[in-house]
Amino acid sequence: MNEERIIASGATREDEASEASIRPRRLADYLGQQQVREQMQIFIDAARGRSEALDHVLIFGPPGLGKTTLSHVIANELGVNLRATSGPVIERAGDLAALLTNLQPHDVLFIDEIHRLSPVVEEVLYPAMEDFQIDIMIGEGPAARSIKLDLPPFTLVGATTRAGLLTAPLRDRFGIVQRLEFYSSVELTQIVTRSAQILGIPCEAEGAVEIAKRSRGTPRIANRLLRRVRDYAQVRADGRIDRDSANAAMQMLKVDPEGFDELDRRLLNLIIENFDGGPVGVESLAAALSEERGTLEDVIEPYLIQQGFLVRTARGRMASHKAYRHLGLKPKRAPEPESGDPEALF
Ligand SMILES: Nc1ncnc2c1ncn2[C@@H]1O[C@H](COP(=O)(O)OP(=O)(O)OP(=O)(O)O)[C@@H](O)[C@H]1O
Ligand SMILES: [Mg+2]
Repeated sequence: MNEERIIASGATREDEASEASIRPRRLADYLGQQQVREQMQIFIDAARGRSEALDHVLIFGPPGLGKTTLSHVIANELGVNLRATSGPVIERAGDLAALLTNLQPHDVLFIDEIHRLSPVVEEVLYPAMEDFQIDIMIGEGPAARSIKLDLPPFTLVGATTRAGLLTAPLRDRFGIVQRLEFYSSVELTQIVTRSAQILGIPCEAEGAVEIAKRSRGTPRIANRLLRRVRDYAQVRADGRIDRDSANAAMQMLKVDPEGFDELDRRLLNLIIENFDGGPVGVESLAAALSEERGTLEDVIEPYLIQQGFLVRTARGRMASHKAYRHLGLKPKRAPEPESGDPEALF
C-alpha cells in the first residue's frame, strides 16, 4: 500500500518510535472505548481478587484503534509480565510450546494477528487455553511418543483486525471478546491533547479539535497528524498549534475536512465515475486502485462505511448520497444496505 499516506492507519517506523512515550499504560489513560474499559476494569479486578489468571481475551478492530495498547494495559493492570508474539512468527508447534512453558503463573501471552496462526499451531493452542496443558511429541518414528505438560495458568490475549477471519473453535475459546470502535471527535480531541502535553507541544483546544476531526476515528492517525502539524507550526508559525496553523497544515498535507486523502477520494470517484455509483465488486475496485483486496477491506473501507460514504450491499460496494455530495456531485439513486454484514457475528 501507499507508504506515504499520511492518514494510513497502519503503524510506520516513526509511529513506533514515538509510541513508546505516548502509549497509555493504565486503563485510566486509555481514553474512549468506555464500554470496553468498564468491562475490563471489572474482569481484571475480579481476577485479581480471586488470585486467578484473567480469562482469555480476544480484541478485534481496525488498525490503529488500540489493540496492542489494550493488551499492554491489561498486563499492567494485572501486575503481570506480557510476552508478545504474532501469528505469522510462530511457525512450528514447538515455537508455541517454548513460549507457553516459559510463562510465569498469570502472565499474559499476547498474540497479534492471531488469525494468521497455522492450523498445526492452533491445535496446540486449544488444550493450552482450555486445560493449561500441551501435548508434545518426543522422538521420531516408531519410538515417538507424546507427553502431556502442565502449563502455569496464563491469559491469552489475541488481536485481529477482523473477527470473521478466526476459526470458530479458536474464537469459542475466548471468554472475553472486545470489539474496538472508531473514536468520536471528542475522544480524539482528548487523545491529541494528552499526547501534545506529553510531547511538550503547545496546542490550543481549537487546534486539537481540527486534528481530531480529520483523524478517521483512529488514535494512531491523530498522533501522527499532531506531529505533522507541529512541524508546520514550528516552521511557518510561532510553534503553537491553533485552529489556523492546524488548518493550514492539513491543506498542505491534502487531508480534507473529513480526514480523507487522495486515495479515499479516488475510491469514491472511481465508484461514481467508472461504475455509475455501484454496486461494484471489491475485487474490481482493488484492481482499479492497484491495492490489495485485504488493504481495501481492512484499512480503507471500514471508516468510509462507518461514516456512511460507502455502502456494502450483497452485490458490491455503492457510493452513498453523502459521497456524491462530498465530491461536489449530484446523487443519482439511493443504495440499498445489506442485512448480512459478516461483522454482525458479534
Ligand atoms: N484508547 C486510547 N487512548 C489513547 N491513545 C490510544 C488509545 N488507543 C490507541 N492509542 C494510541 O494509538 C496508537 C496506536 O494504537 P495500537 O498500536 O494499540 O493500535 P492497534 O489496534 O494495535 O493497531 P494495529 O492493528 O496496526 O496493530 C498507540 O501507540 C497509542 O498511542
Ligand atoms: Mg497492534
